[in-house]
Amino acid sequence: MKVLLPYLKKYRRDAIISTLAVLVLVFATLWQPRLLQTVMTAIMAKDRAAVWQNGIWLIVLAAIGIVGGVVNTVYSARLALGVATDLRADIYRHVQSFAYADVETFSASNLVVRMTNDVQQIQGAVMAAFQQVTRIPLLFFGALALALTTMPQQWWVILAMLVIIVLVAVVAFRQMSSLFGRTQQLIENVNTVARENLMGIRVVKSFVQEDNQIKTFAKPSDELRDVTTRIGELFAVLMPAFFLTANVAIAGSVYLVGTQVLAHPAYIAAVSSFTSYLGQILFAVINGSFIMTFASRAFISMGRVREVFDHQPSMHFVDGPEKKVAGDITFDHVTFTYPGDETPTLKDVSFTVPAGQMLGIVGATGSGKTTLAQLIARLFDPDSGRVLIGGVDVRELPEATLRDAVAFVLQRSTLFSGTIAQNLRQVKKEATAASMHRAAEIAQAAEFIERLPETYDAPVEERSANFSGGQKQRLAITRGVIANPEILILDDATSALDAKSEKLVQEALDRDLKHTTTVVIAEKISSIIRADSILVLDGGRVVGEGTHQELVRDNTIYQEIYQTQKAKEGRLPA
Ligand SMILES: Nc1ncnc2c1ncn2[C@@H]1O[C@H](COP(=O)(O)OP(=O)(O)OP(=O)(O)O)[C@@H](O)[C@H]1O
Repeated sequence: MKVLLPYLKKYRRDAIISTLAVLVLVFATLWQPRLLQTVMTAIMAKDRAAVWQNGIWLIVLAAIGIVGGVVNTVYSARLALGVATDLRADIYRHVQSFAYADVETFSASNLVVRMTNDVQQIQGAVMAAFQQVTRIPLLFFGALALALTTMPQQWWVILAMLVIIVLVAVVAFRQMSSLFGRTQQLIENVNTVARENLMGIRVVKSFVQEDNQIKTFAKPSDELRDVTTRIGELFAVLMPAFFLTANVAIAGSVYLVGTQVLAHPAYIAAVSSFTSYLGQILFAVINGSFIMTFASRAFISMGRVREVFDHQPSMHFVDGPEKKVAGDITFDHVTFTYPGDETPTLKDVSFTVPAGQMLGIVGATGSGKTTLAQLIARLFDPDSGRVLIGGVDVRELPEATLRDAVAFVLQRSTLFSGTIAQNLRQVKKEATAASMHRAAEIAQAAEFIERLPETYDAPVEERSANFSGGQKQRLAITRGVIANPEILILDDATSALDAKSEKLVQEALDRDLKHTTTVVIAEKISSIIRADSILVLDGGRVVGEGTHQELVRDNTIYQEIYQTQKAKEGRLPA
């Protein structure tokens, strides 16, 4: 609840109006049966003037009640919507401050569910709270008091009705709460299966996995149907049970009054008011039970949102003016362990790359190549040792300086939906047509971009689905080079390019980004053969460093990789 208070404070005005409207609504609701009783008494006394006067008041009161209800609904909705919007924006902002490792701790899809589904639950609960939390106790105790003052001798009818209704409500809503919890879990499961299937639709189609996928989807989906049906069945029994109890109580009161009406004619008017109050008590109990079920779900969501806010970014950047750094890279006895892992992924790694040179990194899969590159971009901090750029420890660089200095192009880089130009301007705000063309030329992307009718304003669809694998990689390289970074990391970033295009990209990088230090991680030796220096990684350790010629001569692991690829491709130079 504490998590919501600051948000509620901002909408104090809406909260006050909505609460005042509830007071008006409750007053109108409670007073109507009393006025009806007065009208009936006047009818029996044949007092026309009193019938008219009280009848008009009855209509006015009903109208006031309607206005109160509408105002309360409108302001509760505004308040809930405002709180949800601010909350979602703040979660999003807080998540933006997370380090890469923090996002991994939660997982991206889990954070999305917290920002959407959980916030929606909270929105619903805030609205319900401002509609019902004041209304229910006021209505319950008000109706109870008025029912008792109207016909005090019938107290035991009220008590019997309450005992039965509360018992039924407790039993039914207990069951429903656990079923609602299960529904939430199953909705998540259905979403996960559907998302995985649709995102991997190519694999599904190419391995003819449709039938298996349908079966996998059917399991949570069928269970969701069963649980929802069970909730429906409980409701189907619950509502008639409530109304039956109330109607039996009403019928009982009418019968009892009927036996005494000759002695007490005023009972006829009183009984109509009494039965209305019984209805209001019933309404309060049912709504109270609903609110409690609703609140228990919302409390779970609030807890999940709170977890996000309580999670402090595991990495901080120093403040300071943005400055230029030189492009030389030094790893000084760096050891790194992924959060939650026992053994280090990088062990005592040391090397230096002078500015403007090209470093190749090779090694078996899982040997730590990507991890090493991630430390240059400071996606993680080492356990011990230092990573220096331009002679400065990356932990001492302001974030903007580091992001400007290092461009990281991945094998599967994400392009954002929008246009090509928008993607490029995310890296270089003031990118001109000429600078976009130059970057695209380096990445061998200009040729296909400039053939598109909208050229650089061509749309990029969600997950860049309207481009081929090779085109996506060229666009990602274009984005990587557009701001002339001091350091360019290409992590398997040319794997989808044919040998000729890859060679053209490398030549363009050599020619046009002479001062940029390039770190190339590649499966293929041909991609790094011209590097000024090559690191050979094995099990997180540097087991070789030198030029291609030196490593072919002296390094057994490099020789093995080289010989295997040579045998396969038969065209690698010696
Ligand atoms: N985010 C992560 N959390 C925990 N362990 C990880 C994470 N990323 C990678 N690893 C582990 O660290 C080791 C090195 O992974 P890394 O991706 O650096 O290897 P790589 O040499 O780049 O492999 P590949 O050539 O297959 O891309 C692997 O054992 C991997 O399972």
